[in-house]
Amino acid sequence: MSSTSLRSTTVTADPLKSGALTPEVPNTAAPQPGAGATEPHLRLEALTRRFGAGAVLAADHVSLTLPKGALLALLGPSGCGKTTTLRMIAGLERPDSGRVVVAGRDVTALPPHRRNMGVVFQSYALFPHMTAAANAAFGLEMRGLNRAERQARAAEALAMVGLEALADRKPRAMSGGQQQRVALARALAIRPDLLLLDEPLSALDAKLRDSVRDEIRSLQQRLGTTAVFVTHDQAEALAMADLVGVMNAGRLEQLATPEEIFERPATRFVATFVGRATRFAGRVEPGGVFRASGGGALQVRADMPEGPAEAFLRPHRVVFVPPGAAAPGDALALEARVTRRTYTGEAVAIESETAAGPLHAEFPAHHAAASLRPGDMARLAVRPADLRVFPA
Ligand SMILES: Nc1ncnc2c1ncn2[C@@H]1O[C@H](COP(=O)(O)OP(=O)(O)OP(=O)(O)O)[C@@H](O)[C@H]1O
Repeated sequence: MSSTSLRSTTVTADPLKSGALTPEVPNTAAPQPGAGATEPHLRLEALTRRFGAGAVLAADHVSLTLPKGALLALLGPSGCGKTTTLRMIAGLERPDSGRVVVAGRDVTALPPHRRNMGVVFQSYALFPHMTAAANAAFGLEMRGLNRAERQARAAEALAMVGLEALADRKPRAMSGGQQQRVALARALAIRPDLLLLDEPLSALDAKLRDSVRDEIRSLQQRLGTTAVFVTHDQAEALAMADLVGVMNAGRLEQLATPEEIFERPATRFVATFVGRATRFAGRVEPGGVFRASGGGALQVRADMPEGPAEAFLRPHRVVFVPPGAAAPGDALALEARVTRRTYTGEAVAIESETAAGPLHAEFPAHHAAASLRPGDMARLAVRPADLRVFPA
C-alpha cells in the first residue's frame, strides 16, 4: 500500500500540461470540498475486511472523510466491496483493521444499535404484520422512548416521506415505492447521525426509482442528514451525490465530486467504469507526447513517464471541425469516417473510424455535426486538455 497522496487531477492553466497520471493510487480520498479544517462528520481510516479465510479482500484500507450534511455515493461493480464497507460503517460487520469515526467519536467497537445510524436496505425488510406506523416506530423502543414519544416520532417520520395518510396500512397493501418510503421513515425516525442506504432503489421499477431517488435526495438535503448511499448505477450516483467514491476490488479508487469523477477520472478503472469514453492505445514518448498506435500525437504532459499508455476521451469533448475551418490550435484533427449515428432526443452519438482507432463522439441534437450520416467523412479534433492518459 502506497502512502503517497493522490496527485491533483486539476487541469492546469497550461492545456499542454493537463491529463491525469496516477501511477500508484493510494486507497485514500483526495481532500474534499467543504471539509475545510473542521472535523469531518464521518471518517473511515484504512477499513479492511477479508473473507473466506483471508482469500477475499472485500475492503482494502478504505479511507475517506465526509463533511456534515453531505451525501456520499459508493459506486462500483458487483463484488467491489461497497456493501461490506457500508456494513462496517453500520457496525453489522467488524473490520479486521481500521476505524470508523463519527463526529470525532470512534465507534468501531460499538454494536449497531449504539451508533445511532439509520439503515435502509435493498429489500425493505418491513414487518408484514405491522402497520406503516408500527414499522416506522420500530427501533425507537430500544432507544428508551415512551409510547407517546414513539408514536409522535413515527408520525413525524411518515409525514417526512409523505405517507401520513397510510399510517395504518400494512406493507402488503402498499406499492414497492411506498414500502421503501416506510423503510426510509423507519431509518429517519431515530434521527440518525448517519443515514446508510444500500441499493435502496434497485427493487423499484425505473419510473418509481427516479421519483424515490429525488425524494431521498431532497429529504436528505432538507434535514441536513449525512448519508452514505451504495449503488452500482453510475447515473444514480452522479445525480444524487455530493461526493462519489468509486470502488474496485476492495479499493477506493477515487473520491471526488460527480463532475470531477466524470471529467477528470483519476485512474483507468474510473475512466472506463463511469460514463463512455474512447480509448486510444499508444505510448508516451519523451517530453510527454502521447502517440496513438494508429497514428497521431499530442503533447499531453511533460512530466509523464515514457512507456505504453492509454488515453481516454469523453464523447462530448470531441470537437467537430466544419469543412474549411481550422482545428483548435493545440488539437489533433482526425479524418473520421462515420460508421453509425444514434439519435437519443437531446443528443446525437456519432461513431467513426479514424487512423487512431474508433472514436465515439456526442453532439447536442441541434449541433451542425448532428446531421452527419454513416459513410460521411468529417474532421473531428481532440484537444490535449481533454485526454486522460494512464500508463497501460
Ligand atoms: N459474508 C461473506 N462471506 C464471504 N465473502 C463475502 C461475504 N460478504 C461479502 N463477501 C465477498 O466480499 C466481496 C465484496 O462483497 P460486497 O458485498 O461488499 O460487494 P458489493 O460491491 O456490495 O457487491 P454487490 O453490488 O454485488 O452487492 C465479494 O467478493 C463477496 O463475495
